[in-house]
Amino acid sequence: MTQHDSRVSRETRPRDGLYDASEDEATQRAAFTGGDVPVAVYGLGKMGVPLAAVYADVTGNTVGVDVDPSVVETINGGQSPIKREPGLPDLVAEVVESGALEATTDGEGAAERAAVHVLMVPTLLTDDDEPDLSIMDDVVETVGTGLSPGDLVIVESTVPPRTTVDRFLPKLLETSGLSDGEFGVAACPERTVSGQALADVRGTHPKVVGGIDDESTRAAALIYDEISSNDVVTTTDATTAEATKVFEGVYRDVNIAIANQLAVFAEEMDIDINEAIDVANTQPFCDIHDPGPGVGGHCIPVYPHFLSGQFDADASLLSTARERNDDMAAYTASLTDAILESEGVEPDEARVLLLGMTYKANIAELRNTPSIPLARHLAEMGPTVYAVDPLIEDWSALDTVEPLTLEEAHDRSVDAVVLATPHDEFTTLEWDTFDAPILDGRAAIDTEEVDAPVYTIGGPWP
Ligand SMILES: NC(=O)c1ccc[n+]([C@@H]2O[C@H](COP(=O)([O-])OP(=O)(O)OC[C@H]3O[C@@H](n4cnc5c(N)ncnc54)[C@H](O)[C@@H]3O)[C@@H](O)[C@H]2O)c1
Ligand SMILES: CC(=O)N[C@@H]1[C@@H](OP(=O)(O)OP(=O)(O)OC[C@H]2O[C@@H](n3ccc(=O)[nH]c3=O)[C@H](O)[C@@H]2O)O[C@H](CO)[C@@H](O)[C@@H]1O
Repeated sequence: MTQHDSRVSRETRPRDGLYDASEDEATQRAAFTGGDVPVAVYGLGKMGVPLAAVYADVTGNTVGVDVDPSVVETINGGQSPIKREPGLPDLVAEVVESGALEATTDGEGAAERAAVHVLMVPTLLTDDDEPDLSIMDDVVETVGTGLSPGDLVIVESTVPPRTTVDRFLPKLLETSGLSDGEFGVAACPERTVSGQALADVRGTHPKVVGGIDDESTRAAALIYDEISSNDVVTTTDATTAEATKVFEGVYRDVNIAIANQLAVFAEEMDIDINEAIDVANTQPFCDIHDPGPGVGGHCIPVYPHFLSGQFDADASLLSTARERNDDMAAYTASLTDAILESEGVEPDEARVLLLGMTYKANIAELRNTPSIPLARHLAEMGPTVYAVDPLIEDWSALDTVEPLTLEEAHDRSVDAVVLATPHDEFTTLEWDTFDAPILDGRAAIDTEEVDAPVYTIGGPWP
């Protein structure tokens, strides 16, 4: 029997939490893996589903909460709403079938029953690029209403440093009516990446764990020692744990900005910048990333805003890197324009085929994708823009392009092809059938196999 079989109010629920537990460590571990410590995972998205499935697999007693009834229904039907995640469909089917995982839209009910509360909802930006923590705030409030002494709240979502201690802890104290020290809170940021999320949750990287107090850190470390096969790295406090995740993302954004900055020297230097970067990277202390049409997704372009403007300290390096990366869509369009000019094609009469609209290869996510501004800049220059992306079903956000299937694209006459996102479906393309120059935005094409001119960002200028 799981705890979901009976609704037990928090007044009557036995104290089953790990925070400040009186049992010895072995007994606590056995209670966690034996299903005596009910878990609730809030947010069943790209990262929440693999996380909830692994929690269920380890504990046998996990409830997943989502506001979207279709997500809940899909999971309770034994299916994963998240596609293209190796191993996830089988694991979801298995843990739902065994009763280890159940999904619900009833957040308050789940909060009442759970002793470990794992928050995995999105952290977004407002239209003014300010951190938008409104979804987190709602969930923290829900968790607070069901919090009992001994419970542990785990913040897996990426948040601006100091959020757990300055924003979530006071809200939890207020909504729960409990006192400081009666429950634990820890920041344990998710380091997963789409396409390998299950493996990542299970321990591709060391797990970072930092509590608001030593007991929170201890309890969270015990949990992740069971969830992850990798090391658990404990930090001095929750803020340090939050900061590590934001720093990882900021490092990537600034590093890509360096690559993009160098790429725009290509025309004047008259060298292949990519070759120079590759050779520079043979020095072990040099790890310049790859230039491209921009940086998308809801992580890397978002996290710099979790620092810039949130503290008094000057963060102009981060803002400049953001601008550099955002400018790459316009730069890629100008490169396309130069290619058309070199072919003697008037922009107004040109037809450009754009391949790949999502932010990253093989990931069905349009958020912050550079392909949208790229398509807009291309259209503003004059050409008709055709676009192909086998991962997209809903094209309503892409009004500057004419969507085509790959088959239809082959039948169109085009003046240039721009590869923005190299999905697997494109790797077997007969590039020469387009009979047009190609701008390979991600340096993904084997040029040995193609007769048509192939240009890259940072490569020799047309
Ligand atoms: N996607 C990644 O590659 C990745 C990797 C590491 C960390 N993160 C971080 O993980 C967090 C979640 O990202 P994601 O990619 O899983 O998001 P997502 O957009 O894929 O999914 C979020 C889910 O939360 C649900 N939700 C929204 N409001 C809710 C509420 N009030 N209560 C319960 N559920 C609610 C949505 O319906 C959706 O199913 C973010 O903070 C992100 O920065 C993401
Ligand atoms: C290092 C890493 O894996 N970090 C991950 C990142 O995952 P992600 O899914 O956002 O993917 P990235 O690979 O970082 O790409 C982002 C964008 O940058 C473009 N890009 C990339 C490399 C490059 O050299 N030049 C580029 O231009 C790329 O095309 C895309 O648009 O954030 C997650 C959430 O926090 C992390 O958990 C996760 O670790």
